[in-house]
Amino acid sequence: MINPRRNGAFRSGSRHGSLPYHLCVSGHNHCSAQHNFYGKSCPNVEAIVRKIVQQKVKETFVTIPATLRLFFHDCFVNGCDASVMIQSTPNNKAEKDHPDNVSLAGDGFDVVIKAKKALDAIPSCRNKVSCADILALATRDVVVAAEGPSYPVELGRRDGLESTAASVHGNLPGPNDNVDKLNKLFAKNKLTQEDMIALSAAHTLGFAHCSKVFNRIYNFNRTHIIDPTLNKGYAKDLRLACPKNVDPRIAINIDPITPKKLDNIYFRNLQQGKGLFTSDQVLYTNRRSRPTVDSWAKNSAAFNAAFVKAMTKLGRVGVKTGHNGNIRRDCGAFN
Ligand code: HEM
Ligand SMILES: [Ca+2]
Ligand SMILES: [Ca+2]
Repeated sequence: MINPRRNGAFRSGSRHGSLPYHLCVSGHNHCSAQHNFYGKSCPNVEAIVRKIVQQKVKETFVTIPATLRLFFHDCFVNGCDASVMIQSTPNNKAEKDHPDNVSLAGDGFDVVIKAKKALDAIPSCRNKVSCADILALATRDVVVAAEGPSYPVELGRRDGLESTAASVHGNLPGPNDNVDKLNKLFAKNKLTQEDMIALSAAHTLGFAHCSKVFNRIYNFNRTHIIDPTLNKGYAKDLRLACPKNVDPRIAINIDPITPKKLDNIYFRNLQQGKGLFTSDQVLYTNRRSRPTVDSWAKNSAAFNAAFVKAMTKLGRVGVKTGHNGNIRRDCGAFN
């Protein structure tokens, strides 16, 4: 028998023989440990996290995109282990201070810290739930708050024991990446092109700083001032919202049509040349990814299913169990 507390529910292989965890399907018996990981120690963990998320979302919408992006940036650097939440110290420049992470909005960190505090106020839950699992649960809850699909969250991640700014380098995609580059980066994390396209639809929500799109609207290349794959009217709107000398703190909606809803409008935008980043628009201009964009643009149920599948796989990236991790007392500092 395995001791789930020690080995973690994510251990590949199990007493069910050689069945690897990634074959785990919600509702099947062999999954009960994963979805019920805190069943004995903290049975109400899901309800408590959900309540804190809902309160915080009511206070500020930014909680939604901030948490979703935080989860992505956590999982792609050292796995889903809350390494992104560690604060820098005089001896260690942590992940969150790498240039690719400095625009992570504080509300994502804050909602995890608040949920952790609420959990720690319950004696049986105190220091039992990892920050990585809290972030995974909060992410599902913000997806639901944005009217996206709900899904069961696998649990049992342990918190990472290191976080360095240097380790971020090369692991997160950039707004000017092409499909090949994106595929490579996602493949490193066992995610397919379909997963990559589904997860990119996170850009159906949230904000971006003007500096991230200046190249597309002011100095694209030698023959075009404006990126020709940009919709003409949308390019005009972007130039108005992002004048050359704009305050660098100004942020614009990534999805110009339904910025507060997690929906497949993202793909319809791409069909019309309204993808904000090059990395969004290339999913439509590249003939290998376009069929997927077209199919999800017209079928929101198919997109939802792909999004849930991809989020579940994202949540499995580099998961730590046993002595590879621990349960942090403070999500922002090592024990
Ligand atoms: C596919 C490659 C991706 C690239 C190149 C990319 C790049 C970016 C950039 C440049 C921003 C704007 C940051 C700023 O200016 O403040 C952003 C925002 C955002 N990204 Fe991505 N991203 C990618 C994939 C993802 C994925 C997979 C997710 C989540 C599953 C995600 C979630 C978000 C969210 C929600 C925001 C808005 C954040 C906010 O409003 O605070 N992104 N992304
Ligand atoms: Ca991490
Ligand atoms: Ca949307």
